[in-house]
This record gives sequence, structure tokens and C-alpha cells, in this order.
Amino acid sequence: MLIIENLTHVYENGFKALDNVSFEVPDGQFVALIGLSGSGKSTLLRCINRLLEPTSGRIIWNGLDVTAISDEEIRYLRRRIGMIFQQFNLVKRSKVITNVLTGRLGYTSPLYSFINYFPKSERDKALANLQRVGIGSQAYKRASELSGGQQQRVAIARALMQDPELMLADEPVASLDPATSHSVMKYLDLLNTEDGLTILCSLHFLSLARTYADRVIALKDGQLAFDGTPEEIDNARFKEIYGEDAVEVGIS
Ligand SMILES: Nc1ncnc2c1ncn2[C@@H]1O[C@H](COP(=O)(O)OP(=O)(O)OP(=O)(O)O)[C@@H](O)[C@H]1O
Repeated sequence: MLIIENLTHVYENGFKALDNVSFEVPDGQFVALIGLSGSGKSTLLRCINRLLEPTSGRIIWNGLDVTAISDEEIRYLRRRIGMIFQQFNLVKRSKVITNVLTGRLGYTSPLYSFINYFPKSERDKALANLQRVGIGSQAYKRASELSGGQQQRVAIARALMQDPELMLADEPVASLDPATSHSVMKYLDLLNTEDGLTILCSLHFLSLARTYADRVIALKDGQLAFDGTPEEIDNARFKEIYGEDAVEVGIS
């Protein structure tokens, strides 16, 4: 269970990007985080794994007060929480499998990565995770040779090396075309339904949230603007979240 309690984040320049946000996510839920660009989605996701320091409020994850932990505990936290990003963040000139193996770094000796040696058990795990996201055959190509959708699946496989219990996805398909977006989203969906992985995923397109999420949380100007099922978002709610002039466009 993830509990967000009165979370506020104020950037150094004084801008309040998150304003007293509260909600709870039970284990195993697929939550889409929506809202206009600048509404605070990335800020919220980054507070959860302490890439950003919350200004006030609390985040409790599986009983652990994330807002009050030591640096040592932050390392443990980041091992248990996977994260993927809009720009994939791969080392493009390295092989796909090497990129995936770096996801295991919190677990194995740093010396392994320094000498570019990983034990067979780790390599087998990396290959299995690549197979899981449908790109086992690409393991020995350079990451730069893969398409955007494939690169994002490498990033998912890398996050899976941590055996995460929670996956944070920050606009994972915002750089991809519609068809490719589904090829990434369907694997997040698979990990959610087959492994019960809890997913918190920010998305630009509400239609993707409608297809994949159990629940939608919307932010507007850093405040919680909606929390409910995708079906509950009718035209009036849509305009509350995105503004009067907004029109829903599909991604199909
Ligand atoms: N380092 C920073 N210093 C000051 N303001 C910031 C900083 N980073 C982000 N912001 C501002 O905080 C607000 C929320 O940003 P955030 O990236 O969380 O929004 P978002 O909903 O994820 O948007 P996008 O969809 O564009 O990524 C924005 O207005 C942004 O300009």
C-alpha cells in the first residue's frame, strides 16, 4: 500500500508544483496519472522514490515512512521501486543486455560493472526479462539500433532486474507513435495482471488511461482534481481536468 498524505513540493524558486495532495494506492493497482503539462505529475512521481525532497506531507510505502528515511534506506527503497522515463535513459552505445544488467547494480558488486563482468545467473535473468517484454532476440544489439518502443521495453526489462514491487512510469510513451505506445503499454499491463506489480504511470492521452488503467488520478495546478475510474470521466469532468477548451482525442 502506498499512502500519499498532504504532499506539497515547492521548488527552490518558490514555485509550488504539488499542493497538499493525498491519495492511497492498494497493492496491485494500475493507476494512470493525468493532467496538463506542468500539472505536477513528474514532481509527484519523483517525490515517491525521493529523487525530489517533499517540502511537507508524508509518503508511506508498505509501512515505511519514505519522507523520514536515512540515505541507506533510500538505496533500499530505490531497489524496490522501478522507474522508467520518457527518454528511456539507456546507454545507447552499449549492448541491450548490458543496459538491462545495470538494473541489477544495487544488488551486485559494483566491481562487476566496472570490469563489465556479470555472473551467469544475472545474465540469464536479464535475458528472461528481455523475453518477458518481447525482445529477447535483440539482446546483443547496441541499444541505439532499436526502435523507440523497443528501447522503452529495454528500460522496462532493466527496471525488472530490481524485482520491483512498484513501478513508476513517467510519460513512458510520450515520445512514441500510437501503435508503438500500445506495444509498450501492453507489457506494463501484463506485468500488472500477471505479477500483480503496482503501477503508477503518467500519461498524456486519456484514451490510454481508459484502455489500461484501473484508476485515474488527475492533477491540476499541483492539486488533486479527480480520483476515480476511467469510466467516471465524462465530458464535464474532462473539462474540469483539462480546461473548457480541451477536446478529447483518441490514440487507437
Ligand atoms: N526545477 C524546477 N524549478 C522550478 N520549477 C519547476 C522545476 N521543475 C519543474 N518545475 C515546474 O513545476 C511544475 C510541475 O512540473 P512537472 O514536471 O511535475 O509537471 P508534469 O505534469 O510532469 O508536466 P509534463 O507533462 O510537462 O512533464 C511546472 O510548472 C514546471 O515548470
